Parts: sequence; structure tokens; C-alpha cells
Amino acid sequence: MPPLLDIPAALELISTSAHALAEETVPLHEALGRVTSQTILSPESAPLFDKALMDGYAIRAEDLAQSAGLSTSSPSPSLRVVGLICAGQTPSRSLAAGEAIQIMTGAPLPSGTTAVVKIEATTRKEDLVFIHESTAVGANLIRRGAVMQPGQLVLSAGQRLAPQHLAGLAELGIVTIPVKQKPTLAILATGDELVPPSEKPGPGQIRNSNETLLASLALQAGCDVQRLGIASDSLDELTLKIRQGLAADLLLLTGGVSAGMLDLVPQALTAEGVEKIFHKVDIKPGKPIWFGIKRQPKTCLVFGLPGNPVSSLVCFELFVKTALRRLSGISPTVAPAIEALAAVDEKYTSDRPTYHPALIDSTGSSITARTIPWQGSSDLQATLSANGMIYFPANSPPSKQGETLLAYRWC
Ligand SMILES: Nc1nc2c(c(=O)[nH]1)N[C@H]1C(S)=C(S)[C@@H](COP(=O)(O)OP(=O)(O)OC[C@H]3O[C@@H](n4cnc5c(N)ncnc54)[C@H](O)[C@@H]3O)O[C@H]1N2
Ligand code: MOO
Repeated sequence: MPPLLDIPAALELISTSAHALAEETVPLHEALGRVTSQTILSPESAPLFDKALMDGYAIRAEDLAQSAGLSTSSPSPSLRVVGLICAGQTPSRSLAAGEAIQIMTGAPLPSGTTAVVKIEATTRKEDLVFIHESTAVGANLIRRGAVMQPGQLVLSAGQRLAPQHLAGLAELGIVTIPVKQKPTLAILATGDELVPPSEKPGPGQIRNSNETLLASLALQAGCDVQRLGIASDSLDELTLKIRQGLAADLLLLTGGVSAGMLDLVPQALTAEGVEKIFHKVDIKPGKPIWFGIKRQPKTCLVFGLPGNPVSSLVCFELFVKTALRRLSGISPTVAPAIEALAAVDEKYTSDRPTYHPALIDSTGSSITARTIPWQGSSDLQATLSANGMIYFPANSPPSKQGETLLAYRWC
């Protein structure tokens, strides 16, 4: 038997086979979860004007030393209040020596202001304000352009847009966003034993949980998902559904890729013109994975994922996500591992490199990870107490608590 393809080689074959998706522009309110296709530069400054960061008084900090003792009744320096500026207004005059202007958070500073003293640190007596706290130049204010200059980089290409990115773009008036097209992804579950989750399985039957799993993973990864339902183990039915699925950018099948008599998926795919890139990888779970590409009339990347649910989950996280990142121009193409400390002693070992369901915890001062009890690739229920996986190289020795492990978060 020739040696199995190793994981890095499989990932490399996937990233070199995947093409970059075309670009489009979308309005800001439709851009959540999309991936930027170009760098985005700021058209203007942020903030747009010098502004107060506290409710209080705009002052010239240098006046404080000079005005100490202006009033004989208080040891605190005092300044003459000559106006009021609320947010949304503009200053009608500048500050002269010995003057203060009452100001609200977010209001534009009058010229000449070098600090804002917050209201709690002052006492007002008619047109005098007494200042009880030393206030340095620059206190409680922000200058025009301090956080963003025109032409400065706002976002790089390949950034998946989260709420804070959209808000940052909104602040700068960027309302049309260049993004990669959404990948379309079709899902086909195969197997005579499958019934939909809403049905009670008959003898020897099981519910199709992989469609729910893969559709959810794909939606979370920003795909347009098409569910093709269940194909029985018949070449005619498989072929019909595969033809439908090949119209998408990616087609995921589950089941029927190992050595069983009815494992017809590889032959049905090649008969439909899908070129095999690899079949079987040295990985646990997921060894029987099949990957190929249909080039004409449009490019479709095809994954035959093993039917066991945890194999499908691990293969999606590792292999399908790599293809999706490449399609959308996300860098690096292979999602990097997290370095986590073993929360407990770990003694898992196998002759195959393994991605073991795990609980990753980043609530403390360091990231920790521990394996969860798991009975192998059919044990989907175990993953309900996991949020990621730990990578164990083949024949890895036991790890002591506190040793560094490589982990991947599912998200
Ligand atoms: N002689 C060999 N047998 C097997 C091998 C092998 O190398 N030689 N590999 C094993 C490994 S590893 C895996 S993983 C499985 C994968 O097999 P298939 O991809 O061909 O999948 P099936 O045989 O169709 O199903 C496996 C298992 O998963 C259940 N299943 C299938 N589809 C779904 C679904 N949509 N939702 C939930 N569960 C599903 C199915 O009923 C089986 O129990 O093969 C080993 N065998
Ligand atoms: O490689 Mo299979 O996916 O372990 O059960």
C-alpha cells in the first residue's frame, strides 16, 4: 500500500486548486460577514474636529498656574466663564488667557483650548469657575485626525467584516464596500440508511445529521447554502443530485467514500467529469476524504466527506475552510493553530495524526485546552461539550499538564 497523503500536502493541493472568487460591491448594511476584496483607505479624518471627551470646561491648561489665587477666597485657581458649547454646536469665539468655556462631551473645542477639566473637579460661582484638580495639557480632549488621517489604511483585503468593522466604516462615511462574491455551497448526504431529522428511523436507519452540521458550518463561514437532501446509494440518483450540486462553487457530499460495496461517490463524481485530486489522507478522523475539481462549464470544488459525523466536522474545519479562505482571499489560507497549555495530563496517542474534540478555555490568564471523553468519529454527542480540537501528531507521547498543545477553535 502506498503511504497516505499527509495533511500539509492535502491542504496545499486544496489551496492550489481553489480559484479566487470575483468581486462585487455591496451596501454597508448588507456587508456583515462578507470578506473585503480590496484595501479600504480613509477618505477623511477621524475625529472630524477637535472635541471634548468629558462634560466640563474648555481651558488653557497653562492659565491654571498663573490664575492661582485670582480669587482670595479659594486656594484653587479660577477662570472666567465666557460661554457654553453643547454637542452639535460650533464655538462662536476662541479662548483667551484666563478664560474658560463650559463644554459638553463630543462638542467642538474653541480654538486656544489645550485641556478640558471635568465638571466634577470644579466649583462654579457666577461667572468664575474654580478648578480643584491639576489638569495637564491634552487632558480630556482629542484632536482632529488623531485616530485616522485621510488616505490611512482602514481595512486590508481579505478581512471578514464583523460589526465593529462596519461601524468603523460607517463613521468614515464608507457606505459601498468592495467584497468577494459569497461562495455558493451545495450539500448532498448519501446513504440508503438516512432519513430526515424529523422522521423516526426504521430498522437499520439513522437520521441525517450531517446536512444540519455542514449547512450550519457553511452558513457560519459566510456561504450561500443549497441543501440537496438525501441521495440513496444508487448511481442514477447520485448522478442526478451531483449534477445539480456542480452548479455551486463548492459541493460537499457525505458518506459513501470509503471501501464499502455501496461507496459509489468517487465513481459517480468522476463519471460526471470531476477530476480527482486526492482520495484518503493520513488523518483521524476523516481518512477516507475525497477531493476533486470540476473545471467546465464552471469551476466547482468537490469534497466527498466521510459519513461519520465527527469526520465530517473535522474535515470541514480543516479542509473545506481552507478552500473557502482561498476562494475569499483570506490570509493565511490555512487557519493557524492556537498554542494552548494542557489543562490536565493528556495521554491520547494514535498511529494517525488526530484532531481530538476538546474544550478550549481562554477565560484565565492563559489559554488552556483539554480533550473531552470521545468514542471516535461516530460519537457526535461528545462534541456537544467541545468547542474545538487538539492536534496530536502520530504516535505522540503523553503531555503533562502545562505543556503546550496545538488547538483549533470551532467557530
Ligand atoms: N474496510 C474499511 N472500512 C472503513 C474504512 C476503511 O478504510 N476500510 N474507513 C472507515 C472510516 S475511517 C470512516 S470515517 C468511514 C467513512 O465511510 P464513508 O464515508 O464511506 O461513509 P458511510 O460508510 O456511508 O458512513 C459511515 C458512517 O456514517 C454514518 N452516516 C453517513 N451519512 C450520515 C449522515 N448524513 N448523517 C449522520 N450519519 C451519517 C453512516 O450511517 C455510517 O455509520 O468508513 C469506515 N469504514
Ligand atoms: O477516519 Mo474515520 O473518519 O476515523 O472514522
